[in-house]
Amino acid sequence: MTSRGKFITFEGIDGAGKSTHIRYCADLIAASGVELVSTREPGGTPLGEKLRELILHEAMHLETEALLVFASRREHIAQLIEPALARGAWVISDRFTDASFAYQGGGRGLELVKIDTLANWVHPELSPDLTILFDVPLDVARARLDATRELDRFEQEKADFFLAARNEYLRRAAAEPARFRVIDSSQSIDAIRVELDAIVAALLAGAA
Ligand SMILES: Nc1ncnc2c1ncn2[C@@H]1O[C@H](COP(=O)(O)OP(=O)(O)O)[C@@H](O)[C@H]1O
Ligand SMILES: Cc1cn([C@H]2C[C@H](O)[C@@H](COP(=O)(O)OP(=O)(O)O)O2)c(=O)[nH]c1=O
Repeated sequence: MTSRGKFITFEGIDGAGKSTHIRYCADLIAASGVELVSTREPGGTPLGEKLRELILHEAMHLETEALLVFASRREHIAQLIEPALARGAWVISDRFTDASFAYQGGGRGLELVKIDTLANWVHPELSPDLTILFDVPLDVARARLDATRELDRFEQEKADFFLAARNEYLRRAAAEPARFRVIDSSQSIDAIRVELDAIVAALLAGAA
């Protein structure tokens, strides 16, 4: 019988370097011969990508925002994540439910108990096997964003928002040390890759 694949999520405030390092980790895992599905949230399915457009660009009530990220997630799990894990593929997702706690909870101030309720409804059984948190001071993240791209509705938020999001990520990492690996993302890309090499090697060894 095929063993279930591993579910790995990447988290961090905008500009922490997730996208940069996901590609690197995806290549390492795929090179080992494991089938790998690389995806993102909000999004990951045709409907989820439409919801992503709304979430990132339309002003809306805070609870509408939370419901939409979980609606996108519900579809993502049903259409892509669960089928992939069940057939033995590994799934890497650029963000998952920790981002809802950090952004809707920490950043926007939605009661965490409401996010817990949605998480328990949408994926009572599913939790990442590993979450890599790219942790970076706000000014470093902001400088990287300003240098590179047009900012969406979240990226235009003020420092307080990102400080609260970062703190919520760190709080969650401290509460679940077995699931999280926290990377100091103010280091150089090469230094971070050395840490990622060790994390991925340990994961692949565990699955062998
Ligand atoms: N460790 C790093 N040192 C310097 N620049 C970085 C580092 N990590 C990422 N960058 C750059 O910062 C920008 C934002 O990175 P990105 O991976 O898109 O962040 P995220 O996906 O977390 O928002 C990109 O231009 C990227 O090349
Ligand atoms: C998954 C998720 C993302 N978000 C936000 C965080 C990000 O600012 C935004 C999009 O994430 P991301 O894909 O990291 O943005 P980019 O492609 O610009 O790097 O969505 C939430 O607010 N809640 C969530 O549950």
